[in-house]
Amino acid sequence: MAGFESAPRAPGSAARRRFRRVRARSHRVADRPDRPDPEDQAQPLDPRDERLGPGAVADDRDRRQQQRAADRPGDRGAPERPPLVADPLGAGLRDRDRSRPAGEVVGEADVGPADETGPERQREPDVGRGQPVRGLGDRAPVQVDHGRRQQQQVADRQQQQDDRAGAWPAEDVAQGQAPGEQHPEGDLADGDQRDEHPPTAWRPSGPVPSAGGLKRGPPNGGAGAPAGATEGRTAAPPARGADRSRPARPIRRARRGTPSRAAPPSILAPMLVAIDGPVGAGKSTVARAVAQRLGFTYLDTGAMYRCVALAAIEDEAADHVRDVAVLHIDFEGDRVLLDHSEVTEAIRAPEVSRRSSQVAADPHVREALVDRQRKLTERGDWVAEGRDIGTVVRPDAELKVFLTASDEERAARRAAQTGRGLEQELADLRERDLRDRTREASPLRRAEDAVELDTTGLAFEQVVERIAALVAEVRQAANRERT
Ligand SMILES: Nc1ncnc2c1ncn2[C@@H]1O[C@H](COP(=O)(O)OP(=O)(O)OP(=O)(O)O)[C@@H](O)[C@H]1O
Ligand SMILES: Nc1ccn([C@H]2C[C@H](O)[C@@H](COP(=O)(O)O)O2)c(=O)n1
Repeated sequence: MAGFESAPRAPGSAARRRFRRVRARSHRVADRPDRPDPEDQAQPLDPRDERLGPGAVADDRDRRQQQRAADRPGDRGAPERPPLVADPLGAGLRDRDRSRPAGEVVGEADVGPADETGPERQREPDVGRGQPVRGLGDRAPVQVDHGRRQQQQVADRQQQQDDRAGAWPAEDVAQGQAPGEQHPEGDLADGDQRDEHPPTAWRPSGPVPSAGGLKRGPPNGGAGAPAGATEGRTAAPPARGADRSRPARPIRRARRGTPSRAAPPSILAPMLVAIDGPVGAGKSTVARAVAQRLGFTYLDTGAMYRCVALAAIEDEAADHVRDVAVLHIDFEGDRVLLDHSEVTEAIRAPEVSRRSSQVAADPHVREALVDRQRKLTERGDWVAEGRDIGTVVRPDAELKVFLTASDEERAARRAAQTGRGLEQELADLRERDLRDRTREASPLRRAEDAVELDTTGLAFEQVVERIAALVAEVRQAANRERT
């Protein structure tokens, strides 16, 4: 996903010296023997395993390794969740406002004018402890390395799909058929050649990008088969890299003898699922699992703010100030890299959590991150989570979910995750929530057209299930509109 990259600078310049940094917590990536293997990365986090009881997770930084360990066979199963008390989706899907153009800011994103991003801006104190975090606008527009790589992967996949589609006779494509697809009155002459997909309703095309990196997809595409992908027909995988405004290709037939006119072709248009909500509502674990299940790419925007926060803390310790614009943030699978060093665990430290909600209130920090998040998600299928995805980053998202849970439940989840006391977690999350909800720049709020999903008392799997069902519903509605 995201990375900040510096504008070109002269070697040995004062700016370069100024930005030289000391990283206390992080290690060079190449020095990390404990780098998780791709198999581990492919496994969705199971929140139940993070509630394994006292001492299961001693420290915030250990939680991901412990999660991975807990994912291994033979580990303790999940405690039973209380039964569902109410249908959190009672309101169902609301009418979507499709009149808004992509990327339009409908929230309160306060992107300062250019003249506020110069030296004056650099002297402004950070919202939190008076530590300056330089405005991102005082350098050339930031770029995200991983974003470029990922977009390239997306484009490559799209090219492969295009190559396949290129062989399709125009008249078949116009009728929503794969080349040589059988008409109900005729049999296939070369069906074997077309049975390249298993008869599973739907599956992602090869590795599934996640959190910016490639992940293995579920073995059979998971149960989150998009609407319209009926048995015996294999839908074209989500058109990764496709322009969101471009209609996706028609489905390909998977089985000999399946009548193609019995049902109108299902079309899988590129889709963005926006998941917003307060601290500990389950956004990242749920978003990751939904993305993996559907073969979408997962974007953890909170990690980007956390990287900025970590950089600010490090700068404080090293008694220098880095320009946020020269920070380099990368995602490799589930790993987060800051200036090429792994910070996956470091950015989860309580101190960084607190600081991240402070730097996130800086409009200039937001401006650069939001811009990047928009660019990243403009092509392909995404599950993006944060605080302002549905309101500011992508108000045009096809599906918006606002995840909530009671303060007490969220604190309990966090306590199980970190091993810290419930009261401490409760106080911390309330403090962060308050700051996130009351800041001037893009405060946390539910988009009007978001589906609110109260996860109090819901098991993680139920939440994932609900969102996958909503995705299917949205796709069904989109297909109905088209046909
Ligand atoms: N439905 C659920 N039931 C129980 N635990 C859950 C559920 N969803 C998530 N969790 C657990 O709650 C904890 C917090 O979840 P997560 O980190 O995904 O929240 P978040 O909304 O992303 O929080 P933050 O905004 O602070 O990053 C994790 O340990 C996660 O495994
Ligand atoms: N889109 C986003 C994502 C995150 N933030 C802020 C708010 C949080 O306090 C902080 C860390 O996020 P988390 O990893 O806990 O989801 O970053 C935001 O303002 N906008």
